[in-house]
Amino acid sequence: MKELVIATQNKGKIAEFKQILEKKGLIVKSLLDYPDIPDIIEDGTTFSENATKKAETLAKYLNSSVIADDSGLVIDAIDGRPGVYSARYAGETKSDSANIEKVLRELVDVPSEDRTGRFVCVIAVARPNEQTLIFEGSCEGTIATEPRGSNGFGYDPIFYIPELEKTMAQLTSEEKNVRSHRANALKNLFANQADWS
Ligand SMILES: O=c1nc[nH]c2c1ncn2[C@H]1C[C@H](O)[C@@H](COP(=O)(O)OP(=O)(O)OP(=O)(O)O)O1
Ligand SMILES: [Mg+2]
Repeated sequence: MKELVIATQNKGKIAEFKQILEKKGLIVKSLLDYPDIPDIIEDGTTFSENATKKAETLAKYLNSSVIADDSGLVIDAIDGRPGVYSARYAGETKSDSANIEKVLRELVDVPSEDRTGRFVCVIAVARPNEQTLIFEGSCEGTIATEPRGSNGFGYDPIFYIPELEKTMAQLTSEEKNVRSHRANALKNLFANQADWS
């Protein structure tokens, strides 16, 4: 079985990468398996810059192929915020509940027809001495007025999928993994990287 290291410490992402990639015969490791690696500062202004930095930093450290995911919630009514600042939107503690509360406060007067947005995921594939490859996926939805559901992680409880009449946090992991921005970015990766499909 081929091992794949993902440059993430996010347990929600790790679970989803494992659910999807282990079906492809890959053993998934993450930064949680390499505790002595210093934190990678995400100072980019785009998801692609941050994903590239995370992947290239770890690929250099391990001298092996690495992927990274930089992702977030992009809300139209507040100029695309939180975007690349999704993780720390409400502060350095990276609290999902505080991030959700801050978004809901900002949207308090926004009517339902204007609460459109999307999750975006950019996956970077870094291999030593090779060009880093970028694959993007997104998932359209609207922002609920209150959190619902306890599955998933991050902003899932307020990300509403109209055609399912559920938030992302009300979906099973199987239902999420066929439509999420992360699943769509991986689909683009597999479509372009024959040796991983
Ligand atoms: O499927 C998702 N469902 C809900 N929320 C999500 C999802 N995907 C990303 N998000 C949110 C969580 C976090 O607030 C931010 C990611 O920030 P991001 O820097 O990419 O990840 P992170 O700092 O948690 O871990 P790491 O950088 O080690 O991958 O966007
Ligand atoms: Mg991060």
